[in-house]
This record gives sequence, structure tokens and C-alpha cells, in this order.
Amino acid sequence: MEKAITLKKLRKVFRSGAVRISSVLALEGLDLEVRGGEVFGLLGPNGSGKSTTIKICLDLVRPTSGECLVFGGKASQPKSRQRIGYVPEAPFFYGYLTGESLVQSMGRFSGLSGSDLRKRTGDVLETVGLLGAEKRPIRTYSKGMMQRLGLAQALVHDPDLVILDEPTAGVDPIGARQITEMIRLLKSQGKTVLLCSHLLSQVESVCDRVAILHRGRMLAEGTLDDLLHSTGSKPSLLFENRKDLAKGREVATAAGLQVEEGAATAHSLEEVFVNLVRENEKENAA
Ligand SMILES: Nc1ncnc2c1ncn2[C@@H]1O[C@H](COP(=O)(O)OP(=O)(O)OP(=O)(O)O)[C@@H](O)[C@H]1O
Repeated sequence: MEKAITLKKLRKVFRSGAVRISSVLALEGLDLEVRGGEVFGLLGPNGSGKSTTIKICLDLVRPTSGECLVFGGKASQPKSRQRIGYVPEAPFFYGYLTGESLVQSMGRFSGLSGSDLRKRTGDVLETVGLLGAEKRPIRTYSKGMMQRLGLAQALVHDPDLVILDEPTAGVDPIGARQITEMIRLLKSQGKTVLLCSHLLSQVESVCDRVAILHRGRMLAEGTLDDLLHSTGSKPSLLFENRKDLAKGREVATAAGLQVEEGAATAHSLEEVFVNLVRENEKENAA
């Protein structure tokens, strides 16, 4: 299967300041693969390097070292990036433009014209549910409509890879659900989706695989099943307190059973996320 994104030993150090130069390590040795046709969730606490990773894929930021390939070509080549549609975290559009004129402009930048441009513009506005509002100035749009417009302008050139950075930020639960449905639709059309979201229930419901970043490093990667059952698939008994555990161990040992103590299997992505990040914090502090 074609690889949509391949990151090899990606490292990014931001340097700023003219006299006293300060540096921030945003990514350290990141290896990652996003397969064609999958919905991939890129997760991590604030400042963990998600947006930097996305910006490197879009060639908006150049890595300090390492490699970033988009559909096998270097991200720095326009040909690779033509296959990407991008919805930034907080899209800014000129308020005096109408939704339709914005989408048409973006289509023109991608080389569309004439009837193709008109058809694609109408199609994507319909897909995101903005038909009927397309002639209104963008300043009259709600936050949810802006996010959907962001998606429409990202889809107008029919990209193979759609990158969504926090598409549900500030959107109400109904709007968030609509965006989830749109991600499903994109997948059903064979598109690859890279989704950055703090809305873990959304990630859980649409992503085939996820990666969790922390301080620019990969903490975990795999299918949701892999992550939720990363403590193993052995039959287990869950005790709520140490006293019960001691009693259970006594009974089991007396019955000749082999007992191993371990943390309970997580039941949600949120648990996996919080546990992994906390453990990593402790290791870094030690
Ligand atoms: N242009 C920049 N100059 C200096 N430091 C930067 C720059 N961009 C990002 N950083 C730093 O790099 C680190 C990673 O930032 P990044 O925006 O990639 O994180 P993130 O995971 O996307 O965070 P969030 O969830 O808050 O959007 C942070 O410490 C951030 O302060």
C-alpha cells in the first residue's frame, strides 16, 4: 500500500533571538508512517510537536535534520504537496469574501478553472453543508461554519491526503459530530486523513491508528486496540484496593495459579493518553 507520509528521524530545533539565542527542541528523532487510505490520529499534550510535524509535511517549516516524504516525494517538492489539503487550527479568511469566492480562489490557486472550478466549488460546498450560505460574506459565518469552510477550501482540488489540525476547536457538539461524519466520508472516498485533535472521543471513533507524542518524541503508536490492550491479553482480575488484591493473591496461589501484578488495561484512549504522558513526565523528572 502507498505510504502517504513517511517521517524518518525527524528533528526540529527552533532558534530565536538576535543577541541571546534561545532554542526549543520541538521534535526529536520522530519516525512515523501514515498509510494510504487510513485515518491517522496525531495526539499529544500542548507543545508536544504536532503542529510542527504538520508544518514540516507542508514545507512551511524545514526540519533541522531527518526526512519527510509525502507520497514518496520530498515534502519540499511542490508536486508532493499538490496532493495535500490542509485545514489549519484557526483558519483566517477575509470577512468580506463570500464562502463561494474563497473556495473558488483556492481552486484557482490549485490550477482549476472554468466549468471544472464551478463544479468542484459547488460539490465541496454541498459536501460540507454550506450550500445556501455560499453567497454570504464570511464575516457572517459562525465558528462551525468557518471550520466547514476551512474543509471546503482544503478539498476543492480533490487532494489524496487531508490534514486537519484541531478541526473541532471551539465547535459545538453537533458541529463536532458533523466534522466526524465528514472524516468518515473522506475515508469512504479513499482519502488519507491525518487528524490532530484533543477531542479523544472523536479520535477513538474515526481513527484507524494513532500516535501519541510528548516533548517531540513518540510515546506510543498503533491501532486503538493495540494501545488499549498494551498491558497484554492475559486473563486478568481487577481489584479495587490493596487489601482485596492481597486476599485474591492468597486464594489464587493456594489454588496453584500463577499470579502477576500489573496495571489494569485502559478502557479508553483518554486513559491511555493520560497514563502514558504521566509516566513519561515521571521518567523525565527522575
Ligand atoms: N516558530 C516557533 N519558534 C519557536 N518555538 C516554536 C515555534 N513553533 C513551535 N515552537 C515550540 O515547539 C514546541 C512544539 O510546538 P507545536 O506547536 O508543534 O506543539 P503542538 O503539539 O502542536 O501544541 P498545541 O497542542 O498547543 O497546538 C513548543 O515548545 C513550541 O513552543
